[in-house]
Amino acid sequence: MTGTLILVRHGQSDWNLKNLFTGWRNPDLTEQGQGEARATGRALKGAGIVPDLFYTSALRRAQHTLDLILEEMGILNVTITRNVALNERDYGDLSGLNKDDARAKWGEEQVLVWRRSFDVPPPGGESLKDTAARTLPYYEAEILPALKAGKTVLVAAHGNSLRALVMAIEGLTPDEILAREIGTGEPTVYKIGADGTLAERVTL
Ligand SMILES: O=C(O)[C@@H](CO)OP(=O)(O)O
Repeated sequence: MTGTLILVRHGQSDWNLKNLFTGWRNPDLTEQGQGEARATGRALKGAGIVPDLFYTSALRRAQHTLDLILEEMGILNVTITRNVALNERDYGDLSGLNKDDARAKWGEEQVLVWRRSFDVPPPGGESLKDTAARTLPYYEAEILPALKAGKTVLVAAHGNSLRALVMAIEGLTPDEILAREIGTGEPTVYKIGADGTLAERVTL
């Protein structure tokens, strides 16, 4: 028996559109972002996926994404679990700054290190390693047991909290995760075996 894990990054947010470091700040989805979330809902429905359990972060853009997916899938009256463990990486002092302005100030390379290195945190914020240190234990305690029992679990979260999960599930190295990007509204679907390891990545 395999479980199914669907990881969805939130749709485009106001701050994605404005090219601002977002982290734990709380912008909502743009109209385009709402459309991306709805399209993912339709794709999941079209693939015949029927989730049993629903998780999201404590941030509006991910919660709104999940709500729109559920609306498109015609799923009503379910319990949604929201937890800060699934929040975006905290961008610390960079939060609210324009990414191009940051590149102009600190240089392309330094900003890339802050954005995509595994263990170098942005000033006052979390590295991907720090993010994984809260996201992974939550996944292992709350989500993995359901997957091992064959359930289908839908998680709507964020670029970097999901990259932390993808790294662990796919067994990627720090170098490999550096190059891994997840687009806004993009779903990643895995079959997880009864032993809790990745059985298959499914293309919708
Ligand atoms: O600003 C952020 O919180 C994230 C996701 O939008 O940005 P980045 O892709 O640079 O990690």
